[in-house]
Amino acid sequence: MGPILEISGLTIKAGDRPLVSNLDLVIERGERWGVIGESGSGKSLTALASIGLLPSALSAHGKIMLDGQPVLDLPERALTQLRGRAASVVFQEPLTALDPLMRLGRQTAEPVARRLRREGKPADRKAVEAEVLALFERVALPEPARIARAYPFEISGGQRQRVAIAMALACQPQLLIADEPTTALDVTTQAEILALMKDVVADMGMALLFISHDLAVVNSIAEKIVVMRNGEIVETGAAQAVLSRPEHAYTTALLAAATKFEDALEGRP
Ligand SMILES: Nc1ncnc2c1ncn2[C@@H]1O[C@H](COP(=O)(O)OP(=O)(O)OP(=O)(O)O)[C@@H](O)[C@H]1O
Repeated sequence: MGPILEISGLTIKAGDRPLVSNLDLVIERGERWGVIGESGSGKSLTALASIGLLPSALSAHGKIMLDGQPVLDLPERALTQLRGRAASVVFQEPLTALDPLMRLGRQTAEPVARRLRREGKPADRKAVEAEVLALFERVALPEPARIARAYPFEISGGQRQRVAIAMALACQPQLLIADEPTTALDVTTQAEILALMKDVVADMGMALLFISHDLAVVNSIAEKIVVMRNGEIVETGAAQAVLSRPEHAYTTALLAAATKFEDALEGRP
């Protein structure tokens, strides 16, 4: 089997204006990748394009193979099916993934039932409910049965992100894309969610594409790193190597800014 994601020569444009230029990236199965870069550098657009979710106002050229399928050439129906088994996304704000008017158990049941049917397994109410509760337990939600009956507004932000992760895992994707999934959370919850994601991804043998503007966060979860700036990759390689011996001045500047920020937090001069 080839890589789970293979992007070559990807260019994304708004009219004539390039937002991402000639980008290449290969993610092998089971690899954990981090994408860093300042706001507007094209991280989210690259991730959205990878799963065929680019806003229709934008155009994409080049080649994107997701689980061996050409994302840019597939009709919508085939794309939906491909996404269902190949990739899921967790966004920064869990409320975007959650229906405010539906109990959390019921909304998680939908992707669970789809996967059970796809695998030819029984998808009756009892089987689906058992899977939903097992997923809620897997993401360390307290009292899974109570949370399953709750609405999104009745639980905390951290718990909502755990539910969003459970929903993303429901279809057992081979690639999990996380776009700033901890940015909206307090530092303690952020650390817990990062540890959970790292654990789940390793446990289920999934690949990860983790987007963040925060170097420390990316360093804690990724084994390989892409540094983006103005829609281009400026540097890529093993996380350790890129962060300890950056080759590009932009990466050095990101590192210096991160260190300064940490010093300021800890009251160092
Ligand atoms: N629908 C759109 N139409 C026009 N331009 C867009 C659209 N979506 C994004 N852009 C522009 O594309 C560029 C890259 O955006 P993208 O969201 O990928 O950046 P990012 O690195 O993920 O930044 P952030 O961390 O702020 O999300 C930005 O300049 C943004 O303004």
